[in-house]
Amino acid sequence: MRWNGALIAGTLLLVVTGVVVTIASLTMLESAEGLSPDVAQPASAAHWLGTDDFGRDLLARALVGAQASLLMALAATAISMTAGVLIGTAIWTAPRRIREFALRIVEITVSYPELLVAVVLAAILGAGRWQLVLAVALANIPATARLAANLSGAIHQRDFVTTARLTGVPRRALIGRHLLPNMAEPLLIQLAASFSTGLVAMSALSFVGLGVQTPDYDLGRLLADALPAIYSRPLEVVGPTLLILLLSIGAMLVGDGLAAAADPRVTRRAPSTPRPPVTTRPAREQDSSASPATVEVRDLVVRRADGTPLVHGVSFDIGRGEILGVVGESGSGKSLTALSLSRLLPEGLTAEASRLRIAGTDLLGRPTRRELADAVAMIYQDPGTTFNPALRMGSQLTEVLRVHRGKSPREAREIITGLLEDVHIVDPPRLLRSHPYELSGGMRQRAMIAAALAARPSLLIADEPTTALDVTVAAGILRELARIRDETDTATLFISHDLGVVEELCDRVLVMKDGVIVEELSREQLRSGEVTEPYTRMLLESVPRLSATPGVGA
Ligand SMILES: Nc1ncnc2c1ncn2[C@@H]1O[C@H](COP(=O)(O)OP(=O)(O)OP(=O)(O)O)[C@@H](O)[C@H]1O
Repeated sequence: MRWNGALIAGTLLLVVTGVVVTIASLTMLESAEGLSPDVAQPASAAHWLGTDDFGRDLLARALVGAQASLLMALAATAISMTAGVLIGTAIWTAPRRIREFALRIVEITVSYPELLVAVVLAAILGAGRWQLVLAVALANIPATARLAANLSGAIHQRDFVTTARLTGVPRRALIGRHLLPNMAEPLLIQLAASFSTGLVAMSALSFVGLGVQTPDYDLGRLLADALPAIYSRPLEVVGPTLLILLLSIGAMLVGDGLAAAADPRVTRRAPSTPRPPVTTRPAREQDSSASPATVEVRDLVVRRADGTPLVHGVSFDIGRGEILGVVGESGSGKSLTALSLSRLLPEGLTAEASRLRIAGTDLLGRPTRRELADAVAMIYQDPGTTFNPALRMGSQLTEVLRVHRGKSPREAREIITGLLEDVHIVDPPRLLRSHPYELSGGMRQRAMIAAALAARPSLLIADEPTTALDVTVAAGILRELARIRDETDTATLFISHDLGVVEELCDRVLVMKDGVIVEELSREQLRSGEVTEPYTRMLLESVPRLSATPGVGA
């Protein structure tokens, strides 16, 4: 973690104030609470802020009261953060109907101002320290729960969570490793805000008589006691007011500082991409036995919840070691077809088929997570979202080997190091030590391929794996996919908009339009332009070719 100005200032403010009020509550209790004959004294060297009508030192009372306020605000923050984060993350692991209902409830509760809710709760619970803590904590829970729910909802869509779900990472680990670390930054800001608003709310409630009651006191109670003498002894409000300000400003500065320090994107720069060596590794042993297709899809239909079909009964096979391209304009059903094979269709969509098999795994049955991980692995479009930014690459890349193969961390590292060398990463140990943001897009995509191959899947789905990369880096990734085809018997489903790339890489191509396969072509047919469908011809003609635009400037 890197220190920054706000973090240093906020920590100093909180630590110094915290230490001072703790020492004061240990050493100045007698002057704060004991009666003395020096009643209603003005400020002096002995009593810096003077004394009250009972001869008690006002500075000592402010400091001791601040400790009570500090502890109560900490307790309320701990309760509201724990409950809010638990509710917010649990919502996203609940079935859809329960989640929708819970989200609506959170939305409704959040629409009431926190202070108003705290006032009502304090009135219901009755006066007293713990009632006050509970009232403020409960009033803060909806805001934290909504934030946690929104954050986990967004993270749930990310590719690394999809990968973790595909590889069968248990729900608790999913929350602990993938959701919470990626919510840290906004949650830290929320924590600081909860503390700060909680402190102010408690002081306000005590001030109006709904919180701490005499003879107990906190900063709010002290302000209320000072009010009747505000004109004769104005200094009496100075201590409590200053301490409320110091503690709440300190908390906000710490929150901002932590958020800035936790955000890797503002503090690190990606190193340049190392050039891959030109040597290739020897081919892996191949199983040359004749066998049926690795992937068999018959009459696959994907529907919306209302029954509207989005993919209309497509059928195809992919042979061992074959790369099957799927092309078609946006919305033609390419991704939904692929997601049906990994059983990762978005919520609300359902798939039916008369046959859906990957290397002996029947996807129409109920394959276990492990069977699914053995059957299929995915490479996504955007290497920027493929990995969990909060974890080192080593921990993520070895996950499937540790979770599914029961490998020790050391064995898993050795295997993944070999696979990283296979995909031409020059310094695998360094990559394993890095965080994703320290790597270039090309390195992350190579690492993704290595991770996908770690499960030795029968089918590799590459959904536009080069779209987010520049041309030379993309060419390297395509060479890796061709090498996998040549050296292993993994079948590949390669989705792309780019017919030029498909023509180079794929053995066969399916052309999709409006959820239907309109044409199937061999690579040779595609190259020679031997197409029958006007739609395919249109796609071919829309491939930008420099030679087709004479006279157009760069
Ligand atoms: N979660 C969803 N709910 C409802 N409709 C969806 C959902 N996901 C996709 N669709 C619709 O299904 C159709 C096919 O989508 P799909 O993502 O498979 O297209 P695609 O060919 O992969 O497009 P792209 O190349 O843009 O990714 C589109 O009309 C899309 O709007």
